[in-house]
Amino acid sequence: MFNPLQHRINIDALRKYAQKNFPTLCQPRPHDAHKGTCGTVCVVGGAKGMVGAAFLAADAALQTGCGKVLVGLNQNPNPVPFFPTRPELMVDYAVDVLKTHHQIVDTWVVGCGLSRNETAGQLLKAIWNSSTPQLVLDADALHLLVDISKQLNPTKRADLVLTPHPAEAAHLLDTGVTQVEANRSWAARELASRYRAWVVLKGHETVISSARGALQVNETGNAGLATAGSGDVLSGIIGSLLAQGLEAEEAVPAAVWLHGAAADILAQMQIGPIGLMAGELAQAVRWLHNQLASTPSMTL
Ligand SMILES: NC(=O)C1=CN([C@@H]2O[C@H](COP(=O)(O)OP(=O)(O)OC[C@H]3O[C@@H](n4cnc5c(N)ncnc54)[C@H](O)[C@@H]3O)[C@@H](O)[C@H]2O)[C@@H](O)CC1
Ligand SMILES: Nc1ncnc2c1ncn2[C@@H]1O[C@H](COP(=O)(O)OP(=O)(O)O)[C@@H](O)[C@H]1O
Repeated sequence: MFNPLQHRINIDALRKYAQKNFPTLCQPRPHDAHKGTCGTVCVVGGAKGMVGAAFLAADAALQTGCGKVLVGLNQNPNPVPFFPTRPELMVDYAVDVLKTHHQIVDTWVVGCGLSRNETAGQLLKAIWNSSTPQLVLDADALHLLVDISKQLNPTKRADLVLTPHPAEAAHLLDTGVTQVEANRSWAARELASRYRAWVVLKGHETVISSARGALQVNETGNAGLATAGSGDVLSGIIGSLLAQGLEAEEAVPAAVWLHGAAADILAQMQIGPIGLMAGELAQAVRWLHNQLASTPSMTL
C-alpha cells in the first residue's frame, strides 16, 4: 500500500498551508456526489508515438478526483485503443470525441503529445470555438497557438490556462530561452497579458501569473520532476481541479503546489528525485488530496 506517513512526511505543515491557501481543495467530497457532479475533463493529444503523454494527463485528472475523463487521440485508431491499466478512461479519435461528447466536457486539456500537424491545428480551433469556457493548453498546443492565434477570437476564452516550459514560453514570446529564464516574472506576466490567460511558467520555482498579471512563485517540487511527461501530469491536475469547480484563482496555484508536493513526498520516500517517473506522481497527488480533505483525526 502507498503510505507516505511511514516516511515522516510532515502532513501537518502541508495541511496548514493548503487550508490557508486552497480551502476548496481541502473540502471533503459531499456524500451525495456522483460522477456528473465531479466534473468531466477531455484530454486531446496523443498523436502517433506520443499516446503516453495524453495517458499521463488523463490518469492524473482521474486520480485528482475528476468524475469522468475522456481522451481524444490525434490519430484515427482502429481498433480504438484501450489502456489496460486504466479502463476507466474513455478513449477515441479526437475528431469523433469532439462530435459526440463536446457538450459534456467541462474542461479541455489540449496539447500533450498532440503533434503540430494540420489535424492538430483544426482540433485546437474547434475546441477554442466550442462553448466550454475552460481550456488548458500545453506542449504542442502552445506552439500551434503561435501559428494560429490570429485566427482565434481572444474574447472567446474565459478561463484559459497556458502551461509553457521556458522553451515554449520563448516561442510564444518570440524570444530566446535565455531571455525568458533571465526574467521569468516578466515572461509569465507578458504572456498572461497577451493571451488574457492564466500562465504557469514551469521549471524550478514555477511562476504563476493570473490573467491580470498577479504573480506567485511556487515553492514545492524538486529536480525529480525533470523527467519526460511530468508536465503532462500537471496539465491533467489543473484540468481536473477546474472541472471539479475550483475557481482558476485557486485551481491553478493549487495544482502546481500539489504536483510539486507530490514529487517532494516521493523524494522523501526515496522514489526520487533520481529516477522518479511521471506516472508515479498521480498516486501521490491522490494520497495528498485525500489527506487534505480528511479531518486530522481520520488520518491517524
Ligand atoms: N510519453 C510521451 O508520449 C511523452 C510525450 N511528450 C510530448 O512530446 C512532444 C514534444 O516534446 P519534446 O520533449 O520533444 O519537446 P519540448 O518542447 O518539451 O522540448 C523541445 C526543446 O526544448 C527544450 N526544453 C524543454 N524544457 C526546457 C526548459 N525547462 N528549459 C530550457 N529548454 C527546455 C528541450 O531540451 C528541447 O530541446 C510534446 O507533444 C509532448 O507533449 C512529452 O510530454 C514527454 C512524454
Ligand atoms: N528542477 C526542477 N525543479 C522543480 N520542478 C521542475 C524541475 N524540472 C522540471 N520541473 C517541473 O516538471 C514539469 C516539466 O514539464 P515539461 O517541461 O512540460 O515536461 P514534459 O513535456 O516532459 O511533460 C514542470 O511542472 C516543471 O515545473
